[in-house]
Amino acid sequence: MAEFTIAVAKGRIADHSIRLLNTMGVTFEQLTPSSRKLVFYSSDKTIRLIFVKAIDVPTYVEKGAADMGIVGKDNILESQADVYEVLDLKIGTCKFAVAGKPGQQLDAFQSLTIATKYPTVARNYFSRKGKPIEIVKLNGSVELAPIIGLADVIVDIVETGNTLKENGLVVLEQVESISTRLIVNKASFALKSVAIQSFINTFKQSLEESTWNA
Ligand SMILES: Nc1ncnc2c1ncn2[C@@H]1O[C@H](COP(=O)(O)OP(=O)(O)OP(=O)(O)O)[C@@H](O)[C@H]1O
Ligand SMILES: O=P(O)(O)OC[C@H]1O[C@H](OP(=O)(O)OP(=O)(O)O)[C@H](O)[C@@H]1O
Repeated sequence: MAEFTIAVAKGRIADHSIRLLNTMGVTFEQLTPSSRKLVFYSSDKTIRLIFVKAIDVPTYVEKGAADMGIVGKDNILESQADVYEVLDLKIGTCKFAVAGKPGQQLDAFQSLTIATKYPTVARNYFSRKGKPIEIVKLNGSVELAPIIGLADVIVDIVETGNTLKENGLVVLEQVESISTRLIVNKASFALKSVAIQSFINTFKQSLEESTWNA
């Protein structure tokens, strides 16, 4: 029986997350790039790994279905999950930004209509600024919204800036930096403290060593 379960976000950061686990000596024999399996056990059977849609990872960890999770800060903020965030893995780096047409003045709008995949992040950001907004929740291709007239601006992830550029949009305001984090369920942190603390320490040491060797 595995000592603990770790939920890893599928998608962009999955391969890099697994490579980091490999670097710290944790390997999963049946894990191949083309596999559709969602549950794996480490070679020494101490760790169960589950692949979860990125936005669901904080929920799995908060509810205790997974003891730990590897997921982007964007999804931690959006889910508002009550979990411990214990390590910054320094991968999947990007940022949240408000973007729109060049020269757009946000102050010129009485109320802004904002298209986003991240309604909670957008609401929190504009509420801190005391700005009334209306949210249009989208699930992708968010950059289309200001072009088509569905929204005034977007709140979205910017990494290289290519998607904005190719669609004639620019960053109007930076909201927050994002990277991949290791999160832990609060009860597991207390109940499985030896196994989890040892995992965190080994992970931390392996990250530090790979930074020094880079
Ligand atoms: N250019 C980027 N766009 C989106 N996420 C990025 C980018 N660069 C790094 N990331 C990080 O990678 C994580 C996973 O991104 P990915 O696109 O695989 O998930 P997702 O947005 O949930 O995908 P989808 O909703 O399309 O299934 C994000 O949560 C974010 O932390
Ligand atoms: O700054 P860039 O490097 O261009 O990356 C940013 C883009 O990548 C993400 O979209 P994704 O590719 O996940 O597609 P989506 O439209 O389905 O969300 C994000 O929502 C931006 O659109």
